[in-house]
Amino acid sequence: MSDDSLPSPPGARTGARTAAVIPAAGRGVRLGPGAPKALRALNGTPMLIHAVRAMAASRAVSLVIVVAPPDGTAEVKTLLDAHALPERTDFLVVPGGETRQESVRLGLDALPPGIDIVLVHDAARPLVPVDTVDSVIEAVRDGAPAVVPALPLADTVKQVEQGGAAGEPEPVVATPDRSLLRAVQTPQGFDRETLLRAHEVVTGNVTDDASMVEQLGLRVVVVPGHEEAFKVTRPLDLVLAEAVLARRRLNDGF
Ligand SMILES: Nc1ccn([C@@H]2O[C@H](COP(=O)(O)OP(=O)(O)OP(=O)(O)O)[C@@H](O)[C@H]2O)c(=O)n1
Ligand SMILES: C[C@](O)(CO)[C@H](O)COP(=O)(O)O
Repeated sequence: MSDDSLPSPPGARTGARTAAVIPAAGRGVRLGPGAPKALRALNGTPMLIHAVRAMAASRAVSLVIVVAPPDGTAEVKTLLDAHALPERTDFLVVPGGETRQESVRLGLDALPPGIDIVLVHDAARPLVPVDTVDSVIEAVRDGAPAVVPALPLADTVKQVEQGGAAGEPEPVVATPDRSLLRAVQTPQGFDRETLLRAHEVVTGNVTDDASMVEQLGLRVVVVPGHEEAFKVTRPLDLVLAEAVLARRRLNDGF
């Protein structure tokens, strides 16, 4: 993390306290039938616990707020109690809502005073490395109101015309210059007031929190993401996640 004895850039938030909100209330429809996605196991440990550990691994994060499946709050509290987590970090559990956006807002409602920086991190990205978490926090500390980790695209992307008959091929209308595009991950980091205002003001469907800040007309910046911060969305992602964990065990000598 940043050394607080170094000169700070203008607008820097020195001594800022950071909380992480983890939306974990989704069903995981694309993963297929079973328990809510965040409660499914990776190497025998619920995905949510991996995600909580990933946030708590940052020494800058003093509070983690888990937004649980609405009928799973008690189960999530029991899980947090049952797994080893850093003692320096506090944990809260709140019930989630119908959409990711609503779940994040319910998590933000539970923020106590004294928190200046908020991370929003998908439970579905359980393997994000701590260096990525820290670089997002660092960029917010240095004065950016909103920060997203992102990677360049490996595929060429086509824009298509929608609205054709089901099953019909979709006409391509454009091929955007992929060097200008980024695939965005979490944790996304925010100055607290900025994120609260975005969630108050912006309505309508959005797929991430940074786009709400963009709609306020504020600056959102990108820092390098990480391949291991991928989102567990479809069954093949579980295979990849297990492989990443196996490689980590090997590297750690377990
Ligand atoms: N009502 C919702 C919907 C999603 N999420 C969370 O938002 C993150 C990203 O969502 P996604 O990967 O799309 O998860 P699901 O909504 O569970 O997946 P699906 O769309 O396949 O059902 C996940 O950690 C998920 O638990 C949430 O907290 N509340
Ligand atoms: C927030 C996010 O993970 C950034 O890539 C993504 O937008 C979540 O999308 P989902 O459709 O809710 O999985």
